[in-house]
Amino acid sequence: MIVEELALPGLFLVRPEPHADERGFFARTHCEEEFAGHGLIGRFAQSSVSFNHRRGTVRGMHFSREPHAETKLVRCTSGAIHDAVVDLRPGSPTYLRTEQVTLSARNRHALYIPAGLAHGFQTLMDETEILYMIDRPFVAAAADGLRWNDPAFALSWPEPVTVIAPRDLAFPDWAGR
Ligand SMILES: Cc1cn([C@H]2C[C@H](O)[C@@H](COP(=O)(O)OP(=O)(O)O[C@H]3O[C@@H](C)C(=O)[C@@H](O)[C@H]3O)O2)c(=O)[nH]c1=O
Repeated sequence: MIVEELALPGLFLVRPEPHADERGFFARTHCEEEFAGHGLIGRFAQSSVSFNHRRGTVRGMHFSREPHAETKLVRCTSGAIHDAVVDLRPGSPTYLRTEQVTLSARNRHALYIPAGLAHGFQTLMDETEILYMIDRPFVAAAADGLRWNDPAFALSWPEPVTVIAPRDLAFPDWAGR
């Protein structure tokens, strides 16, 4: 695996290194020991899948409030997504800065998202599926979010938004929170 830190501290892109032969290839996608070597959490309490019928679907931008802030490893197992994060860690040198990457079944990249970042994505293909590994149990009362088009953030979305949950549309402006 190639584990590469991106522009936000603690945010990592994880790329498998295939061992190829005539059958296809084998590649590690996650390794507790190797993650620990990069200072990352490598043990996850739960996995979840997100299936999306339509291209252009937006989910997010979600985060969990302390003491339930989640660290997530996100990969796309079918189709493709434009994935986005916002740094909400007070005191971070990149506070309120964003990062966006493409994750696809084809590139097999995963994004390691540390606690304190908001996360969301837009599907780039129909029938897109996401696999999450999350370091702790989900606590609904701690779940919160930012609006996908909040003017406080320069998030760009490559497609017209076709489907979005009412809850995600209703997150208030970040300014004043
Ligand atoms: C996130 C989550 C939801 N649920 C339940 C709550 C609800 O009834 C149903 C659907 O939840 P949501 O509408 O929040 O699902 P969704 O909008 O897909 O939420 C996800 O969005 C992306 C952007 C993330 O980063 C994820 O961590 C998660 O927040 O599933 C769980 O049981 N466990 C979980 O971990």
